[in-house]
Formats: sequence, C-alpha cells, structure tokens
Amino acid sequence: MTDSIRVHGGEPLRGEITVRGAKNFVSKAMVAALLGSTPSTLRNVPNIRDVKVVSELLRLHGAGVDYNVESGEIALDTTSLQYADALQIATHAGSSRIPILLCGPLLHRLGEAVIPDLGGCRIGDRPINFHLEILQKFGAQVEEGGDGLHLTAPNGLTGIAHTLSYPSVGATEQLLLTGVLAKGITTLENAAVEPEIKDLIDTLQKMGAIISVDTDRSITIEGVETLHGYDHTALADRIEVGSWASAALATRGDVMIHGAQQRTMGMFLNVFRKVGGEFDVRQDGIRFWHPGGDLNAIALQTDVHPGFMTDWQQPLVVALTQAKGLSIVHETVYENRFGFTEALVAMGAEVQLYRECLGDKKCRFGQRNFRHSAVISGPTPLHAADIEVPDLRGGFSHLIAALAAKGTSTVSGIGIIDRGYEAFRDKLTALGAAVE
Ligand SMILES: CC(=O)N[C@H]1[C@@H](OP(=O)(O)OP(=O)(O)OC[C@H]2O[C@@H](n3ccc(=O)[nH]c3=O)[C@H](O)[C@@H]2O)O[C@H](CO)[C@@H](O)[C@@H]1O
Ligand SMILES: C=C(OP(=O)(O)O)C(=O)O
Repeated sequence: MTDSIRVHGGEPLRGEITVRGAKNFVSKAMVAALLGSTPSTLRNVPNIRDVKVVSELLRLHGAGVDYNVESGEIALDTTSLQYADALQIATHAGSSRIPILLCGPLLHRLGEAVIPDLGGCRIGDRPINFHLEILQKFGAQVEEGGDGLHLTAPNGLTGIAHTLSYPSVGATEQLLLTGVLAKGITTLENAAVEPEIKDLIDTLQKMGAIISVDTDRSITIEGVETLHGYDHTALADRIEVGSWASAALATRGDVMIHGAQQRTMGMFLNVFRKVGGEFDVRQDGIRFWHPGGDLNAIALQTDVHPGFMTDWQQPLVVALTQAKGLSIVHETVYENRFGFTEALVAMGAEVQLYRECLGDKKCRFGQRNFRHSAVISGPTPLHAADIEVPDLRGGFSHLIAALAAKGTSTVSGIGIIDRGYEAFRDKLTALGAAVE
C-alpha cells in the first residue's frame, strides 16, 4: 500500500461511517489477558496497526491470538506464556508504547520482563519515570541492559500506597495491571480516570479483581491470588469519533457516526456546540454537522478526564481555522503538540504559538521553553499543499486540512494514521471525499 494520498479538497464530507473499539483501551485489555489463567475474548476490536503490534508482542510471549476482523472478536489464549527477549520485542513493538505495560503481568506470570526503547507519538518527551517508580515500589528490580530494561521480582510483588504527581493514564494502568495480583492492598491517589481506564477496571473486575474507584481520583485494589479470562466488549473510540466530527465541521459537512457513545464524549460535545456545530445523539451513534453560516471562535484548554482530551485538540484546531475571530487553545497534557500547525500555516491558516499558559490554568509547561498555547485567527481559506504527516493525530488533522482546502494536496507518511484509524481510506471514500 502506498504511503501517500492525493486529496482533491473543498467538498463537504457527507455520509455514514462506523467506529469500533478504542485504541487506547483495546491494547491494554489485550495486555490484561496475560493476567488470566484461562482464555479471554475481546469484542468490538478495530483493525488498526496498534492491535497488530500488540498481537505480535503477545505471540512472542507464547500467547495464542486469533482475530476475526469482520466480527471484531479477538480470542486470547495466554495459558502457555514464555519469556521473549528485548530485541524481538523492539522489532515488533513498532511505534507502540505498550511494552511498558507488559511489565507487571509478565513479572506476575514469568518472574521477569524486558522492555526496549518505547515508541508512541513524538508529541513531547514522554518519559517512563512514573512507571519505573511504581514497578520498583511493588518490588521489581530494574536493570539497564544494552537492549533495554530487564525487570525481575525476586521477592514477588507486594501492594503499595502511591500518589501520582500528575494523573498519567499509562502510570495508572501500570498500577492496575500490577496491583491486581500483588500481595495485599494497593492504593493510588491522583489517578487518571479516563473512560478507557474505567473500561479496563471493568475488565479486570470480570477477571476476578477487587478494585474500587472513589470520586476523588483515588483507587484501591485488594490483591487476589489468581485471575481468570474475560469476555468483554470494548467501549467506542471517542478520539476517532471526535476526529471525524471535526472533519465534518471543517469541511462544512454532515457525518453520521455509528457506534459513537455520548457518555464518553461529553466535553467534546459541549465544545462542538459552542463552536457552532450541531449534533444529534441517536440510538446507535451520533450525527455531526455544520449548520451553515459562521463558526464561533472559542477559548479551550486540554486536560485530563473529565476535561477536553488532548487527542481531540489537533483535529479540532483545523476546524477552528474556519471559525470567525480569535480562538485560544492551551495544551496542558503534552508540551509539544502544536508542531502540526506548521503545515496548516503553510496552507493559509493563521496560527501563532506561545510559550505562556494562555488559559485560566497554569500548567506544568508554563515557565519553560515549550510553545504549548496557540492563537488561531479565522476564518482563513485553506489552499492545497504537499504535507508530511508528523504523528497520528497530527496526521489525521493534515488530512482534514487537505479535505477542507481547495485544490489537490498530497499527504505523505499516512501509514502512521493506520495506528489509530480503522480503514480511514474506505471511510473517506464512503463520505464522498475525492482521494487517490
Ligand atoms: C496508548 C494510550 O493510551 N495513549 C494515550 C495515553 O498516553 P500515555 O499513557 O502515554 O499518557 P500519560 O497520561 O501517561 O501522559 C500524560 C503526561 O504525563 C507525563 N508522564 C507520563 C508518564 C511518566 O512516566 N512520566 C511523565 O512525566 C507525559 O509526558 C505527559 O506529559 O494517555 C494520553 C493522555 O490522555 C493520550 O494522549 C494518549 O493517546
Ligand atoms: C498519543 C497517542 O497515542 P500513543 O500514546 O499510542 O502514542 C494518540 O492516540 O493520540
């Protein structure tokens, strides 16, 4: 498959598409299956690259992974696990950050784990210090080798009391995946409570875990001796839904998204409405459309759940280039998530980046050298350009910009978009986009 796409833009996206399970849950649920002594079944699994990557990782560890793309069912048999070395893992991990989450389950099941350098989108430094601190507190010994980190747990893993300095999604998942089989009680303060984490907790509970979540971002786990497999249907990918909804807005289109779930989209729907987009929540999804006339400029900051999620920011910014007036977007989760706006500016958008926190919240990046606030002045007509995709969401945003722009754009490096957007080429065609 070629790695670039030609987009003849300027036409509204119109039609219906279906969104399946969330990338940011499915990969973790697949890892959770490692904790079970019997096979698991995960449903509503999308055919995206991250699922292939995690499938390969689990197979390297001796697991049986059988994915039926059409039904979206994945059968995971992790009864005969084995050790795999860092080099093999690195070769198969691709651009995924998932290997770090294998540590707890592998330490429980095999007594050792190994992780190579991590991938993931380059939208900031993305350190793993929270993960390592948690694993060490549980009793893991971490050694640095030439090919990555080697972890062992000579005395087993014992429950901990931990407070996160920032509610990291990955670190919260690390604690869940390790704490469920650790001896005794584990508590976490300042936990992340994203819907994907709640779905992971539900999955672990089905497996036999005892986990409670309080309203104050605290989690308590009572460690159990063994867990069994699960049968679970993944929640919908709210990032994919927000991305296509933003594409509908930016192209003055009308898109019905089957599978979209209101309960995971609350903050996005509020913002979509404030910008001037319209939506209708239906039995089996949500319809999003541009009602005509001008869109409204807004002030927005990204935040951990229940705030406006950072992964919605990039697609929405493209729509904001078409809103009347000055929009302000303050990115508080990643220090470097506005790189994609360079291409928008090359296409005619007016976007200024600032080091200051342009929002009512002072964030971790305020007094440092990160251009993490953006002022977008609109509406500006976008013109076609040749663009290179920088990262997953930035890449989808470039695609939206090309669809909204008059003329023919070439978007290169689109393979990365397959990490998180199932069959996006087919969906574009279904929505009437002129793409080759
Ligand atoms: C596969 C997956 O689920 N990816 C999602 C996950 O990423 P991920 O789990 O990597 O994101 P985190 O919530 O951990 O990161 C949030 C912030 O914490 C910092 N941090 C994180 C870990 C650490 O050890 N030290 C540290 O400083 C990060 O640099 C970042 O600034 O949550 C993010 C925030 O909702 C989403 O944008 C990603 O799509
Ligand atoms: C940042 C993202 O993912 P990852 O953590 O897998 O790089 C994303 O999904 O936008």
